[in-house]
Amino acid sequence: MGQCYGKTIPTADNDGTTTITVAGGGDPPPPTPGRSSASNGVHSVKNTPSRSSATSTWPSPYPHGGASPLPAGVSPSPARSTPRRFFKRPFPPPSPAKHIKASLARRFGHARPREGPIPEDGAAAEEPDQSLDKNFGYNKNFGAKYELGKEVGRGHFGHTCQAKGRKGELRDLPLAVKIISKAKMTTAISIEDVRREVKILKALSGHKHLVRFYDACEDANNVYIVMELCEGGELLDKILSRGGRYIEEDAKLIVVQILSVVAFCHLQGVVHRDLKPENFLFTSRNEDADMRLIDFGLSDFIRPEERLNDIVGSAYYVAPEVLHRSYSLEADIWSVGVITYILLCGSRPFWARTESGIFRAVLRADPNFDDLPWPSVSAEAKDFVKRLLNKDYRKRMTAAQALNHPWLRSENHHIPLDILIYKLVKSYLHATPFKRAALKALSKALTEDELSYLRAQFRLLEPNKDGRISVDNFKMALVRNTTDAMKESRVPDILNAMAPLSYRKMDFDEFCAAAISTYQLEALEGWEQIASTAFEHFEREGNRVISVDELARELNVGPTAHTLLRDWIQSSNGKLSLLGYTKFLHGVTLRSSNTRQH
Ligand SMILES: Nc1ncnc2c1ncn2[C@@H]1O[C@H](COP(=O)(O)OP(=O)(O)OP(=O)(O)O)[C@@H](O)[C@H]1O
Ligand SMILES: [Ca+2]
Ligand SMILES: [Ca+2]
Repeated sequence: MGQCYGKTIPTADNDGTTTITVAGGGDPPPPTPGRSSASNGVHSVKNTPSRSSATSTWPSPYPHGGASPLPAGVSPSPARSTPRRFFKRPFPPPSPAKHIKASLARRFGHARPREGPIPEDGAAAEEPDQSLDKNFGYNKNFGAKYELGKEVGRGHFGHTCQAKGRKGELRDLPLAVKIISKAKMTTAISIEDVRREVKILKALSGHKHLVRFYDACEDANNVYIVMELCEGGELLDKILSRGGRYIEEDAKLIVVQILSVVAFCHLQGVVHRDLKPENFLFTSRNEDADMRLIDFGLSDFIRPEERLNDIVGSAYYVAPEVLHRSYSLEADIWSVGVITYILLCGSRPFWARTESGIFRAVLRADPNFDDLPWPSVSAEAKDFVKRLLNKDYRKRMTAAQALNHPWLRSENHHIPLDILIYKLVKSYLHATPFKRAALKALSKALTEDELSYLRAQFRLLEPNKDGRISVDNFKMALVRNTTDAMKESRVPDILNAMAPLSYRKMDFDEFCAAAISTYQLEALEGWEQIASTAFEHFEREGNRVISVDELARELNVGPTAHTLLRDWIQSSNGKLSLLGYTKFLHGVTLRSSNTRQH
């Protein structure tokens, strides 16, 4: 690696990496012009030579199914056979996958297509525009303030060099500077992407496990992101240097750090979208060095109720719902699940030779927990990973919940405030009295594990002397955690929808009923037991005679659902049966044509 200079550098595509065509099945894509790299409907996947050589020798455990599992718009690459996996091989090389950008989103001149159908052909990518304003408003005196040293890393969009401050507070401090070439910013979107990367990094800087941001500069050729230098290398290299995997106790220390920074990002309404071992760096070479999350190049602000639809990320780590183009914060949690799986066993949970094969595995295959070393891994660790790699994002744990999971629970780390609590309490406040009674019964059947998380969250809301909370407690808890990012992602908007709590207070018992997710509980091994215990409570305290019509109204479904609902009511007494109770808690998902017309 050479010396860094503050001038235009060769593009990543000229640095000896190969680009594989993964969608469209046609010719390879043209060189990617910038960070919004996918063009012409092709998602580009870069494969660095040093990391690619062994990939082809790594067979996949997932024989191809028949029909393509890929969502519309994600065309498979030419199929290749992927024979059985060998488990005893060393950990394979790093993800060759780079960013799988939905090129379609790009062509409209904005970064995120929020609504409307997504065109599926690959034509009409955004043309480079000579009149683009590449002025960011950052400091222009980079050379006077910093002295660049040798290159320490290189990515798809920029290269990173060591640097030293020449004056002021940063004088002689070891720094890292990510240099992003303006020549590669060929579209308004790619410029916006850089602006957002800086904005997010700046807003979130300060968390213990997030790389510290110092400055952003620019000149005619480049944008320079000045940050703390992490001298300990990437988590990926550490995994490799440890022979491919971590012992459980060490893995826990890594996963706690990852979850703590992810929980922080999520509370701020920022989804990282590129969590992988390459994007966690150690601050030093010391064995007990802390990790920092870097590379917010694909990150975005997300409002509490919003779903994103651009396909972004790295193939091995991408969540199923991202491939289905409707996702939120839970997509990051899936990636943490993939990282944890790798840490514990040294293999990737979803592997194939081709990117389409990986996507198929992500969408359909269950990760292997039978082969070595899994029999010697603790039951808690396995349960933990399974609860992150649930294909149904509603059933996945949040980062705050994961930190409270028995595998990780300890006195040593703090449980952060969970925005999921806000979302669930909001829904509870708008639910019908019958639904609330059903949830109250459910909350009576919770296990100690679930209660421990709820107690931690209730404590963070700092209940009043009478042990109760009101909307002000929710407000103050957000205020205590607020950064500029939260304003941008409009997280506090959720408080408006909690207005019913302005007029009354909630005790811990009611909070439990309000803050539980039936979906998450259904994913537990003990769900049937929980449901039947809850039903006993419901029979005593909430179950009442209900007609099919009334039940349909409760569920906001139309007459076509009546036949279905009839089976939920006991003929003996006209009340909900156990089946009806669990179904009612879950809510019915019927096609829109079945929903009641107002
Ligand atoms: N603060 C830092 N300290 C030390 N090295 C760093 C730092 N930031 C980045 N690097 C190195 O530079 C590499 C590229 O940085 P980064 O991942 O931000 O770039 P990118 O172009 O967005 O990459 P990608 O292709 O993964 O999107 C990192 O993988 C890492 O090795
Ligand atoms: Ca990176
Ligand atoms: Ca990046």
